[in-house]
Amino acid sequence: MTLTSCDPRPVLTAAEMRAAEARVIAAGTPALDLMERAGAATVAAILAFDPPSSAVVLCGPGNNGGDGYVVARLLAAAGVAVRVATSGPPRSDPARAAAAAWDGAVEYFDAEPATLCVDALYGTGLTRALPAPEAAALARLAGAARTSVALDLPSGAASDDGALLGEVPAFDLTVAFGALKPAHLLEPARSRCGRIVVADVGLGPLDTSCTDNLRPPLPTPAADAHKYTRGHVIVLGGGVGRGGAARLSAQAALHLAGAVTLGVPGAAVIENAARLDSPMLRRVDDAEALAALISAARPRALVAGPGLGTHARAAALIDGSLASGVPLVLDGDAFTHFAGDPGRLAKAVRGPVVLTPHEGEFARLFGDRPGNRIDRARTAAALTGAVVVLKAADTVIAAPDGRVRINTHAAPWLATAGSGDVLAGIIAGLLAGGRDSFDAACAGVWLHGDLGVRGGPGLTADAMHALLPAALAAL
Ligand SMILES: NC(=O)C1=CN([C@@H]2O[C@H](COP(=O)(O)OP(=O)(O)OC[C@H]3O[C@@H](n4cnc5c(N)ncnc54)[C@H](O)[C@@H]3O)[C@@H](O)[C@H]2O)[C@@H](O)CC1
Ligand SMILES: Nc1ncnc2c1ncn2[C@@H]1O[C@H](COP(=O)(O)OP(=O)(O)O)[C@@H](O)[C@H]1O
Ligand SMILES: [K+]
Repeated sequence: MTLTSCDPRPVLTAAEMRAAEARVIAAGTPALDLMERAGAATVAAILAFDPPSSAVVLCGPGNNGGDGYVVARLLAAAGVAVRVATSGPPRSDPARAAAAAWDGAVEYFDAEPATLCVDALYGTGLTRALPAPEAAALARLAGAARTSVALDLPSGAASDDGALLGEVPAFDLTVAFGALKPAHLLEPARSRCGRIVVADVGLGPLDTSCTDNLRPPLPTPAADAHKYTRGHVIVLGGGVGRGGAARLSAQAALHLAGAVTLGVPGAAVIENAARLDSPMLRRVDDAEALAALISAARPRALVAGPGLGTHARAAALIDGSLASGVPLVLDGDAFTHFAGDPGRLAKAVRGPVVLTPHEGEFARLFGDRPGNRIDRARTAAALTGAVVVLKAADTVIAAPDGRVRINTHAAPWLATAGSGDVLAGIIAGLLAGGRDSFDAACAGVWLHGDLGVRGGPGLTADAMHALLPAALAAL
């Protein structure tokens, strides 16, 4: 597959990177050529970002260090005063060859600072925290430089899960070789990368089952659309005084679907009638009332969970929603209903289902699972047959067939009460427009993130839905 600038970018684990590299080497490209390409791309990125007058390049023992020797040589050839610092000689053949081609001096980690600090200590091969003298030298030289650049990854960041194995400076620029790694998108490592440039080193076609999450296309209604062909969403709300969450979902869904009905218990009809204009309101006391409403309104998406409660009515409506086979977003209290029993949820899944748990809700439903956020979301999707949106600053969206998208288009202003209810409504609105569940979840997470970027400081969940028309118009 040929990637264009609009295609999602593959995200590869360290093992997948090694396999891709081994394939290219087996097909006849020497490892040193890959290193030369990585070095050349890095120097181009550095000169475009902030041309330095002097540079100190910290080189580690592996191929990341080898890349560093190439960068040192090419920067010097570009007229930069370059020094190399290392704690020992390179240990791999291509790194030894790269080091042999560097004809300048090699210092120890007590080197003087320079305008540019290049971190070529460790990349995907890092297995444990940096030795203390190396970590201290990196912190000192990166801190003193005008610009700090990490080759492939900030040294100390774990490639596959974005954990920090020790103190890691915040870099200005990270040049990722061949493909993004999870650490470029997952916190806390992502925040240490600065600007990220992906350098093509000629690895050929890459596995795209895990990619970053891209801006979706605008969901445009047909010219002859009417409100029901645009799709009808039913949001199930809870009891008196608990209706805010469902109203937030309903209002968000209405910016994407043609019609939205909020289904509430009899006691909460008056409260909700006083708070709603465009969304319709129906009394839904039990599973029979829900089945009747579904058969009359023929909705193309349901939302169950936000503010629904944990009593018998909530349980009946969650089970009834799943049994209907109508595309469904489950959030909030729905995870309490299935707490610790994902197998029961898996058995109940009939149609397209999107689960939108944050970490706490994920643990409530699936228990304590091993692996990073990508692994856990993927396992949960495979286990339940539902699309899983594991929410955070670095939301991971996983499909039952193993596809994963990692979203970084967001802002911390989204961390506000009710924000997740808005997300559930957006995804339901996109489902009602006819997207499949994975596509709706990915597009919904991107759009929701865009509301955080647009809304900025002081954003509240009830202000979010009003930002949707501008976010949609900009797609
Ligand atoms: N995969 C690819 O296609 C390419 C990879 N390249 C580079 O190769 C790198 C991976 O190279 P390597 O696999 O040699 O890995 P690294 O260079 O990241 O480090 C591996 C070496 O460091 C040692 N090590 C690991 N953690 C340590 C610690 N905490 N303290 C002390 N020593 C430690 C290991 O025993 C090994 O000797 C990538 O990050 C990238 O920079 C590039 O050369 C170009 C293409
Ligand atoms: N620091 C952050 N940066 C970006 N997005 C965030 C951050 N914190 C939370 N979010 C997003 O905000 C939403 C919060 O949802 P949730 O925790 O369910 O809130 P609530 O239950 O109050 O509705 C999620 O979509 C999450 O991805
Ligand atoms: K590095």
